[in-house]
Amino acid sequence: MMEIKAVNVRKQYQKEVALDDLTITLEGNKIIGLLGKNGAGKTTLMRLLAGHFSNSSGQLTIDNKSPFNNYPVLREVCLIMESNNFHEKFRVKDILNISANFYPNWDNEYANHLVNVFRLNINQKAKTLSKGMYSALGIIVGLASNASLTIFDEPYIGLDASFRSTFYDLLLETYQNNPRMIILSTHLIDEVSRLFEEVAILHEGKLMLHDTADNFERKHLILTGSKEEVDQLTSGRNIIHSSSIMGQKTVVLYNEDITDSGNLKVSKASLQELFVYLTKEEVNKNGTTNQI
Ligand SMILES: Nc1ncnc2c1ncn2[C@@H]1O[C@H](COP(=O)(O)OP(=O)(O)OP(=O)(O)O)[C@@H](O)[C@H]1O
Repeated sequence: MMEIKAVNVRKQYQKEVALDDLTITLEGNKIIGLLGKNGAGKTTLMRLLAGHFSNSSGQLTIDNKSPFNNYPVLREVCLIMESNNFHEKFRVKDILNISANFYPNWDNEYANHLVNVFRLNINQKAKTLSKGMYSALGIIVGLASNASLTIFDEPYIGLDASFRSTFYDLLLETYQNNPRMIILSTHLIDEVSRLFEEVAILHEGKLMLHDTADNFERKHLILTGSKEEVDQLTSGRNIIHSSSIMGQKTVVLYNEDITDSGNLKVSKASLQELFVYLTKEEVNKNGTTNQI
């Protein structure tokens, strides 16, 4: 069973610290959502897993082995990014052949089927593909690779809503036929949250929250009401977001039980809304931002 273990992982590019002391364990065959605002460090983590470069410090292992410069491990990892996946001069059929030779569990029949689903011309060169077609090619390689760790980093740039929906259906289908660990990084949380069994949120290079999708749904509460009442009920609690508009205060609590909410309105958020609450920086009147 797949196990990814990151312990105090740091990745620094020249001056930029992309991952800062990241500790997380991901295990088992499941579809995992990797979320975070722009620049949170998601792509960096995924590229470390795919062996594109090594971490600056800490330990990162896949099944107890470091992926960097480790060919046998990397044949089990397929990372599809939003761009730069393939050499521009290659034709679609060459890219499929190269992939077939690289990934030991490659499913050729499925790849051919997917080429038809996304209506690709196998003789076309990668550089002449439209943005959506280029994304489709990445998706085909990711799905047909059957790699024990399949990672998609926003793989649908340029794909229209209908093909994106096809991608989500195919992802579930391939997962059911061939259970493996699939990590999907996305900003279109509403579109895909139903696929996630587990969700990890990165923020400024660190792990902010990691839990099952069910727990994300279950463990949070949104309380709205007068400032005094909200403050009274929530003081000392685990507040993940707080905002006030015209005397009304809204507070989002995580992992807290409130038995008597008095006059407060109690509600729930979607994963996307919860994500926004978790990562939003309130803009102060003086123009600076602060994380609540
Ligand atoms: N090759 C690179 N060279 C220098 N800095 C980089 C490089 N790649 C990423 N960074 C920086 O590292 C930080 C994390 O970037 P990363 O691409 O991992 O974030 P991300 O969560 O994937 O963001 P997005 O959602 O915008 O894709 C950013 O500040 C980014 O500018």
